[in-house]
Amino acid sequence: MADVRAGEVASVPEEGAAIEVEDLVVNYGRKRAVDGLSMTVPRGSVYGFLGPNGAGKTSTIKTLMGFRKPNGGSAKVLGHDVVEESLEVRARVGFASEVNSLYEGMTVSRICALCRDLSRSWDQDLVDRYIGVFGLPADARIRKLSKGQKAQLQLCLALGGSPDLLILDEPTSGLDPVARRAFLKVLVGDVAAEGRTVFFSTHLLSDIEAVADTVGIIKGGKLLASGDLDDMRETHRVFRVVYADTPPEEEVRSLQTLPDVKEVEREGRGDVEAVERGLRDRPHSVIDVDSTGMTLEDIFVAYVEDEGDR
Ligand SMILES: Nc1ncnc2c1ncn2[C@@H]1O[C@H](COP(=O)(O)OP(=O)(O)OP(=O)(O)O)[C@@H](O)[C@H]1O
Repeated sequence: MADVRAGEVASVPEEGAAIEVEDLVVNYGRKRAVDGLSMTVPRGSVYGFLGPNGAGKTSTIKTLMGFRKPNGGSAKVLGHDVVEESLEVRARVGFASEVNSLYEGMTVSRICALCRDLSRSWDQDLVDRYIGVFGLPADARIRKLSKGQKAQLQLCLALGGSPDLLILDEPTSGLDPVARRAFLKVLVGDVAAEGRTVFFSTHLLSDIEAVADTVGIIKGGKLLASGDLDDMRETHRVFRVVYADTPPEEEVRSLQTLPDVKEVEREGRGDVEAVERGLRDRPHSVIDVDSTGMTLEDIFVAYVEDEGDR
């Protein structure tokens, strides 16, 4: 994780997390979209906010950006309360979402000029560089751009204000594989390497695998798991138990009752060493126990799949 660049913006507390969410609740009428979500996004991380459709990702992000008031709990972005200091949050965060409205009649260069006029700390060289990287036509009207080009333009505009934190809602949605790779390369190659924090939502595991170093898995408005991606892979393991003789059915069933075993035959999570000890200590002549790390896809499915889905 990269260090925070101290002292760049005097009023921003440099200590603490980039995003801190506690018991967040967001309702739409009687529909609860975010249900007591607590989460910490470390500074300098590339945090992938992963969840299936309808999990509550956009509702969380809207609340972080101050577009929606929470019905419960609290959230701080760069040390600023998202309700009390929403203008400060919006001024300091680079934001892009799939539904961001751009002024369709403007040209690319005109909208850059407009954003520059509105920004406290616009970096035109950086914007020009990324417009070049993406090959965006400066004189083209926005309505003539493809969906992917609009997403790329949004990223350029989000970066233009030199934010310490980028919040991106489904940034690669609608991009073809080549455009997606170029987009992610910019994110991780330049943005994250400069020590900026990137928080992006996605339902694409491949995006997380490509760039994230930290992940949070959300479903039904609740955070099911979060942490360093490598640690997660390390602590979520598939165990293979080899018996000398075919064990009776009750032995297989009783494996399921071991602490922290999620599912026999497929996956376990929790205290890996305790699981391994428990497996070795079986009454039926175990001669070997080995384990392999789960893929992120396995972990994701294990968390989001309901019992009834199996
Ligand atoms: N304006 C709204 N009115 C009513 N319900 C809503 C509204 N916006 C979202 N919801 C509901 O809240 C839940 C969470 O939606 P949200 O858009 O936050 O999920 P998401 O994880 O971003 O989903 P997706 O990946 O499909 O964009 C869903 O059940 C959705 O139907």
